[in-house]
Amino acid sequence: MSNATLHSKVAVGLSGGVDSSTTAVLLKEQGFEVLGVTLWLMRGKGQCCSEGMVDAAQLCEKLGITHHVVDIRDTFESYIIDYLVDGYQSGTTPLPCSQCNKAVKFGPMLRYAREELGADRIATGHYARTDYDPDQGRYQLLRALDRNKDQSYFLYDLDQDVLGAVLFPLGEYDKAQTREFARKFGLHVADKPESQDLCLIEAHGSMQAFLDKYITPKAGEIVDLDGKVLGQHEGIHHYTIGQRKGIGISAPEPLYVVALDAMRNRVVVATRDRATRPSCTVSRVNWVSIAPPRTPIHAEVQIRYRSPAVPVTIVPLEGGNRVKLVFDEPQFSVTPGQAAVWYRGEVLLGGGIIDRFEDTASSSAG
Ligand SMILES: Nc1ncnc2c1ncn2[C@@H]1O[C@H](COP(=O)(O)OP(=O)(O)OP(=O)(O)O)[C@@H](O)[C@H]1O
Repeated sequence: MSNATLHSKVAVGLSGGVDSSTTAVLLKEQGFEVLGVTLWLMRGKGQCCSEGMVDAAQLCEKLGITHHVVDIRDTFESYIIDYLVDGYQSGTTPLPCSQCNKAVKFGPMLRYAREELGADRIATGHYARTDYDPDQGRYQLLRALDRNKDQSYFLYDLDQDVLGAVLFPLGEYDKAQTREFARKFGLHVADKPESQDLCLIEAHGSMQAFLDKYITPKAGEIVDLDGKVLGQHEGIHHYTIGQRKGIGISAPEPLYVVALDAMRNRVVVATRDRATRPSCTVSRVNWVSIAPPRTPIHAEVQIRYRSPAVPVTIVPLEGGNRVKLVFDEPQFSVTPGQAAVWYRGEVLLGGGIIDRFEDTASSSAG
């Protein structure tokens, strides 16, 4: 760490968990003037809501730092709740986290840090790393050293302004080391259980329980690729592409959800061999570590948070922020609404939202 960064101000996003608490302690140890900021995201009780705020306040008291709570519930509601409800109703499976990071967490937090706290840096407990590439003149986003905890996938939509201002101290550590630090510093949250990947699930019990509050179930048909009716469903928002369990149809071979047809209120199922896709298009693309290419490039893509990165050719489409992904091998469970994020080695090049897939099995695209 250079002397220039000593004593500079950093606003640390505190959710009350072990990761963000340890982040605050580590930065304080490194000589930063640390300020705690908790974004009040959701109404109700729970770790993501009021309980998290109490844990964060306790930490700030222990560290002798100020704690600032920013009531951002309306922003969360309009960017995330509405986004999810609209997405599920139109037959996609939206990923809320990257949208939340961009529009609800990092953007507003950096603005608040600069304008209200006079801090030019923010930090979070995400497992990811950043770097500056002088050749490209861009900040890069890199995978965390702990590949198992790596959260860069959720951060692909951050812009250069944010990437230049953010610190991810945990990107260099694994989770066991983080807990060890937390214990060493005597943090009461050191052994707090891992939170769910999706905070809404934590708050509502399941995605279905959350959606049922907002979407009136509308029964419809479950069909095969030829349109033959195999059964009934109680609302397409209860299904996601790639799903096998809970379809409720007995067949000689396991059936998977391969498309959600919102127009006809149908769930389309097929056997696994007919559920792979050779390509898809991606919109709202954000190029992170490199400038938007003009010609196709080869990279590795992740089409879900927990899927492996697979080889792909990325073909820029007209208009700048859309691409076509042509997989080296057809992929299973390509899901409109989820993020596709492409990497070269540990460097995250860019990402966007899957909007359509090309169908190997039938002529209807998703
Ligand atoms: N409500 C919030 N207010 C401020 N910062 C937040 C909030 N929620 C999350 N963050 C920041 O984003 C990081 C990653 O959030 P995520 O929801 O993935 O939690 P996590 O990995 O369980 O972290 P933690 O253990 O700190 O809760 C957190 O470590 C924290 O720095």
